[in-house]
Amino acid sequence: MLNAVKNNLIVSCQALPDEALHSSFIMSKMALAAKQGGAKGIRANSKQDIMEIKKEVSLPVIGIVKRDYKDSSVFITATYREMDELLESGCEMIAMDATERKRPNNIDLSELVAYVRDKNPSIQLMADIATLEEAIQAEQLGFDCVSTTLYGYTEETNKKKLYDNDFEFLRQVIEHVRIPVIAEGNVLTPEMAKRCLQIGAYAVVVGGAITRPQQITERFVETLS
Ligand SMILES: CC(=O)N[C@H](C=O)[C@@H](O)[C@H](O)[C@H](O)COP(=O)(O)O
Repeated sequence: MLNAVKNNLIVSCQALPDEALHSSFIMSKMALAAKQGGAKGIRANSKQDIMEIKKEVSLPVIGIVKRDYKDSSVFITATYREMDELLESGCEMIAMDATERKRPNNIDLSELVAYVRDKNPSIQLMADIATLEEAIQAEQLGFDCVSTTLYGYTEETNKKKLYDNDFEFLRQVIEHVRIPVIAEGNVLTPEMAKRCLQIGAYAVVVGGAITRPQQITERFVETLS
């Protein structure tokens, strides 16, 4: 997967149950459109969506399962249950929350990593992080790459945006880890995506700006008002 996406665009095709486009079929068509547009990888949520997408496009897929738990704020591939679903989905890479927050049932991140490695050593692992310390820890735990996915989405980083101060956080992470760093989260324009690669990101994941029409519409409406 990593070889296929180097210096390229990965499109995140996700629509949660409360979104108008929530449908595995629609996500598979989003993935097809992304492929036709030149994307080199797809990021997708749920075993069902991934399997539908795999029927439609040959691109490598980063799989996640979003599920909320009462005893934890971790929601991206939080437990063994989500890991098992992804192991069955056919995705080439699994992304999981690799923040320092407590996981459901107090599951240990390193044990979860060991579990996937044992079940399928050929699947690559992406660490979704929000801080520099988490990126460094992910490298030590043997993740294949880190992604800035959760920057701005944890209590500690609340309201921050990846593009703040000319992608300062992204630059810091790139400076401190040797594994590939993927830019993800609030990359809103082609120019921003290009800037991420210039800075040294290995690849860029773009979601909402391509596949979430409600977000795109909101930006138009806000600008007009
Ligand atoms: C924080 C969180 O839940 N991020 C999710 C992770 O998979 C997705 O909802 C995002 O769409 C994805 O990270 C891409 O980011 P953006 O849509 O901003 O381009």
